[in-house]
Amino acid sequence: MWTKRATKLDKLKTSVKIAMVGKYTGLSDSYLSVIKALLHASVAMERKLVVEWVPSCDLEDSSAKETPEAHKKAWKLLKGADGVLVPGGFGDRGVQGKILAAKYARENNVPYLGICLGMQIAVIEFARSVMKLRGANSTEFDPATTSPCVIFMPEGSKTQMGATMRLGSRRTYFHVSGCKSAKLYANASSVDERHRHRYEVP
Ligand SMILES: NC(=O)CC[C@H](N)C(=O)O
Repeated sequence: MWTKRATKLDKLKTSVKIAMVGKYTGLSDSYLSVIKALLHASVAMERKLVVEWVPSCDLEDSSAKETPEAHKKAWKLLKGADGVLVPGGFGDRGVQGKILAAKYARENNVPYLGICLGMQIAVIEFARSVMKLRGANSTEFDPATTSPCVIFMPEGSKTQMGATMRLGSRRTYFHVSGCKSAKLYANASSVDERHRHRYEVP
């Protein structure tokens, strides 16, 4: 099976370009599992995977003035991609750039996959642009936001940082059978997913 797979991989000609919009673009190891999953998916779809690393900070408006060449390059890479992937992350550096990437993908019908923080980013972007909640944010980045659309998990305690991360496998039940999320999992009644986060969409 693996030989067949490897041979298939070597023969792929048509490429699929994925823009990976993140913070640790100088350190591809931190996204290793994401890259491996993309590679498996692209082989299954008979496409040769091309990953374009886009530093999210370079997409921001401030970069247009401070580092115009990097800004131009980042937008060129994003616009040349078949799909946009925003992986997980912590801290607010580069968040604005990720929001711009999510907005670009949504407005131009480019497939967008948001993992962990990437999904939270898509929610913030939708709340700001579509629901017109201009100040929408995660309380991770703005604890005083008037429109909190990503919040500290209710079961977590703010004063006890060390042990507040939801980590590892957790069973999630679908309350509405046949809903869109359940359909993605072949109408299962529950899914076991791996977690690594402190905040969630309420
Ligand atoms: N794994 C992640 O991307 C974490 C997302 C976010 N910083 C949180 O703690 O919820």
